[in-house]
Amino acid sequence: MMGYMSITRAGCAALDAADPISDFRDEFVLPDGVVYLLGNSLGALPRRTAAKVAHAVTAEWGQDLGASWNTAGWWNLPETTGDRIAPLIGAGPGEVLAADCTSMMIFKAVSAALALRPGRNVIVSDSENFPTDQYVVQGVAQAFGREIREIGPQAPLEDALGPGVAAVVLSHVDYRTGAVRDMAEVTRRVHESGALMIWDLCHSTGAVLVDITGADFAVGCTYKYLNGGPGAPAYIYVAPRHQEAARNVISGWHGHANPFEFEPGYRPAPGVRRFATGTPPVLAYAALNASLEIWEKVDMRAVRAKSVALTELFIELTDHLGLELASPRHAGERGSQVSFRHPEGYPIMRALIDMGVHGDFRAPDLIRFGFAPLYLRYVDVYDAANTLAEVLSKELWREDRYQKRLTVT
Ligand SMILES: Cc1ncc(COP(=O)(O)O)c(C=O)c1O
Ligand SMILES: Nc1c(O)cccc1C(=O)C[C@H](N)C(=O)O
Repeated sequence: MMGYMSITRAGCAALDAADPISDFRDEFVLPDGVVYLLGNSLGALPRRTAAKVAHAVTAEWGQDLGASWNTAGWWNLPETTGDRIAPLIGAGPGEVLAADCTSMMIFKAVSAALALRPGRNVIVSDSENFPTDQYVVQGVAQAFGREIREIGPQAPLEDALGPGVAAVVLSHVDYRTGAVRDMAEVTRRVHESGALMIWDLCHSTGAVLVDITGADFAVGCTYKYLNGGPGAPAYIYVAPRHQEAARNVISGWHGHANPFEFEPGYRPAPGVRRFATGTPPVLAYAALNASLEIWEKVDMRAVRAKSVALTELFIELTDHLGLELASPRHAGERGSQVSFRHPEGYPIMRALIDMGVHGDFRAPDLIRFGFAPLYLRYVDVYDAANTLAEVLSKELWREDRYQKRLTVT
């Protein structure tokens, strides 16, 4: 830590010049005048995506039509795309299936886990988790007559575990604060109690190092750090040891062992394919696979190292502004985001966005900044910190137009 006054824009430019992964920035479309610190919500558009999607539309759909299910590999997109995501979470081929949205995958994972632990009635859920995780767990509990035991700041994991617990659902990286859980240690404790562990990796994938081996199930989205585009398919990881016994309760024909026999009875496909349900959104996979071409060339250790450096720099540059840091100060406990609490967080974020620094606001009082190492530069961090300082020192957020809440915050 250098002290913010000794950090200069030229110094940040020098860091960019020495950055081993700086070239990846050229892969992305980034509007002029914008510092995009929202890659933890919707990742930037890769340059190659438009052409890849256009090819899927004009050549595959337009010319080859229905033959493309075979000739363009449309039928197998959930597995082929899953296999490309797998290395980013420490998984192997045949362990990840890309489909649906995260919420659907949480439903599939939790209900599969319940069936693997008959006689155990409780699902442990985090009261601070992203709401869709909680809502889906509530839906599963209602549908299958199970009980939810919530953990949160007041109730540590140990207190919640016990012989009645079938499954534990937690996020690896907290969406509000970016706090990272110790995946191996939590998984170990959950297994010791006889329950199964389901991780939500939405804020981890492409942001932090993940070694999912050991866990039972994991889910994640691909539209954040992986740049798959709005509505990009989510994914599910199913540990190889569960793949024969695990059942997909939304047992559609795309997960059938022999779908083109059109049998009246459901028989699950072998392996992770059984977690498919219905027709995949082929054009969305085209966009996701364009970005995964980029991710195939990425060394996640370099991404993590740069992510740590970017968030450290941002904290260093903003520490004197009087904001309350909501993210862990220790980089090892922090994902690729920095959040602050401020009672006027909403208008502050609106003013920032107006000035070209895009982050977001999470009720009741959090402003969040995501740092996507593939396309962010150190000078962007410097500029964003200066803009934040200006918004606060000139109290620009007081303008009336920043008070009105938009639908999506
Ligand atoms: C932790 C977490 N889980 C799930 C989701 C979203 O789920 P879905 O892809 O179903 O919208 C998000 C963000 O949108 C998230 O942050
Ligand atoms: N998935 C999103 C959406 O469908 C609309 C708006 C934002 C999102 C997000 O990804 C939000 C994000 N998961 C969060 O951490 O708040």
